[in-house]
Amino acid sequence: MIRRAAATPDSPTPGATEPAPALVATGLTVGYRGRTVLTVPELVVPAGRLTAVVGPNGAGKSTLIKAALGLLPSTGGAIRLLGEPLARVRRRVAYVPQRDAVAQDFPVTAVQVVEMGRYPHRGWFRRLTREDDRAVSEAMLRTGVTDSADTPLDELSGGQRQRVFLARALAQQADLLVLDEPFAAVDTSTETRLLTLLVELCEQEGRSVLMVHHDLRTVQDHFDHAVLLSGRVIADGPVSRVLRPEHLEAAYGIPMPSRADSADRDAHSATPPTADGTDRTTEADVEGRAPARGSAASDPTAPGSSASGSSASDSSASDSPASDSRASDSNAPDSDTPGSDSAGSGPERTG
Ligand SMILES: Nc1ncnc2c1ncn2[C@@H]1O[C@H](COP(=O)(O)OP(=O)(O)OP(=O)(O)O)[C@@H](O)[C@H]1O
Repeated sequence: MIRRAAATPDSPTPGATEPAPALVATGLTVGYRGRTVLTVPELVVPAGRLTAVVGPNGAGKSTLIKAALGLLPSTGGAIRLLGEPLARVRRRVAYVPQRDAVAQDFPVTAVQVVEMGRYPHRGWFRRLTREDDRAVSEAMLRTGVTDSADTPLDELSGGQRQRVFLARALAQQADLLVLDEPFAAVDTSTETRLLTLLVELCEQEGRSVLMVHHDLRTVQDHFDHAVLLSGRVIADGPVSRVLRPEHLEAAYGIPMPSRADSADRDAHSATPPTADGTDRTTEADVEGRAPARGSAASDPTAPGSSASGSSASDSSASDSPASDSRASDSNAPDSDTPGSDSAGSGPERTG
């Protein structure tokens, strides 16, 4: 189990300056064609953490992310990213859309897609600098797609394509990465490798990752923080507190005993059994950071990995791989008219 050494929002280092939260939503309502599908009275996603957005199909996970990135207008409320309005932090926010939302047959090679991650820094028509080239190479290496650099996008497997889009987000060197189910179609070992990479981004580089993910086991094992949605925020905070039976049942509508037992155990006793029978978990462990980290090697380039990732650079990036990451909020992927009425009661703040 890897423990986070850095101070957490729950226990800041005395005298240290707290980074602005990755995301703050206040009084947010979002919907489509007059129907509100998500209501978020208040939500704070801390900086420097790996945060999962979880919930059943149709819970509003993608809607939250699109609203945060200005891809979908909200009918009410406000969102700040990294302490600023979206317009001020576009370069600092990278987006990897859902796999299905990306045009897979766009006539570009893998490296050309990754280079798009540099456009927010250089613009579309400026030549890439050595610094850009370095960022692109490093991103491809870290995601294990170097060997596919000159392969046309439509000749890559689904998992390889997703890795390419994740590389694009990395190349942008953004402070906040927003990922919508980036591991769909990714094999298990690659998922673990990429999760390890995301953990490194948070722990070693202080970046923030907000990621829609369905596998609650993975969330429990690798993530620091979670936001559980079901048309509203059911719970948000440290993972072990969010993935509790009552929250999961409220969100998914059915009892989820195994997950609940485990999460409940962490949240309440903070004394998971160890091999030698000793208790090494403290209350601080439960409060602050990732409960467990993957044990897989962090080198995603190892043979056999065939994962994925799709990304758009700027917060305004559309879901097309060739989309201009400088595009404005009006580049929403759809033109749905937001709804007006709200849903649900307030969230349980567990953090
Ligand atoms: N373009 C759209 N037009 C109209 N309604 C939409 C649109 N996109 C999503 N919705 C509706 O909004 C609600 C939330 O959808 P959203 O895609 O945010 O859910 P999700 O939690 O991401 O689901 P999933 O896990 O299936 O990806 C659903 O009821 C869905 O039908």
